[in-house]
Amino acid sequence: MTTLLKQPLKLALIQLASGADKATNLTHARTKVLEAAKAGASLIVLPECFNSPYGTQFFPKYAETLLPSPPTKEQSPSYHALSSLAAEAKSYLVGGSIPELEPETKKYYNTSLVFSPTGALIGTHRKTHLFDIDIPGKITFKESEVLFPGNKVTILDLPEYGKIGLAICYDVRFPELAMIAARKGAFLLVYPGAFNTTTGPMHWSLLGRARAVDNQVYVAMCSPARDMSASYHAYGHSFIASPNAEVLGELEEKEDIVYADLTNEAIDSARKGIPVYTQRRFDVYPDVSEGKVKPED
Ligand SMILES: NC(=O)CCC(=O)C(=O)O
Repeated sequence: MTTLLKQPLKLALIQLASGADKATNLTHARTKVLEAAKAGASLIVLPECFNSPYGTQFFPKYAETLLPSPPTKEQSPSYHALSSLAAEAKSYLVGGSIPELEPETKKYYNTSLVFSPTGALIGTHRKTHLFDIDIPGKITFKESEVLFPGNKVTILDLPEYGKIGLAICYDVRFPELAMIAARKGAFLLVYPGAFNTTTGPMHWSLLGRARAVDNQVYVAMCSPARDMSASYHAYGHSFIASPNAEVLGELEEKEDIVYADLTNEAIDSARKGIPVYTQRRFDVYPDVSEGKVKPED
């Protein structure tokens, strides 16, 4: 039996309703994270740009400085709020993402911060694939007008549980990141995301379930709640997929929390039933996880 997940884990995804006021968003996130912790979640996930509106026009205004680490409270109120909150909740906390300003290069990134149950920063991921799309008459979006991409595959170790892969939203369209994390032993792939009402119905569930079935691991897709008064209409529909790509729980558009109990048995049983893990033909094609990848922090 492969042990990827050392003990059962309750996962919570918070489909947060955020507005324009960062301080209010942080206070509101605290309420919802504590609610999830009270319900027994030991890994809690917030959505992409959880404390600001999502849009290129907003990134510079809401950006925080994270380096050198740890930042001061003035440099990054979100870093300190998330760290205290993880400690208060006594849970691992994937702090969705925030716009980051790198002070030396003056470059902006879309960055996720992950904290341990003691409030220690255990990892960061800068969105690796920027959301640049153009579907005429529907949606044109160009993150690269403002943001720079991150340059690494992010795999984090939660010592009591095992490894998770972390990426952000549009990153889910690139199966290599998921494959590398899974082949390096992740039991779960986490994607804070903010799909929209055009691409959400087409691909949100399909992509999350595809990453699950490709890799026979759990997948978590965590969106903001939909706000029709905002300039960007998030799809919502946060969900958790099993290693067999079944949807274990899915939300609608409004603010809510979805939970699932993750077990190693579910991964093991998916892999025993359909043993693609032992049937791959690395004599025919290369194993991308053995290629040249930048290591985790
Ligand atoms: N925030 C994002 O990266 C959005 C990605 C998205 O909507 C997509 O279709 O991909």
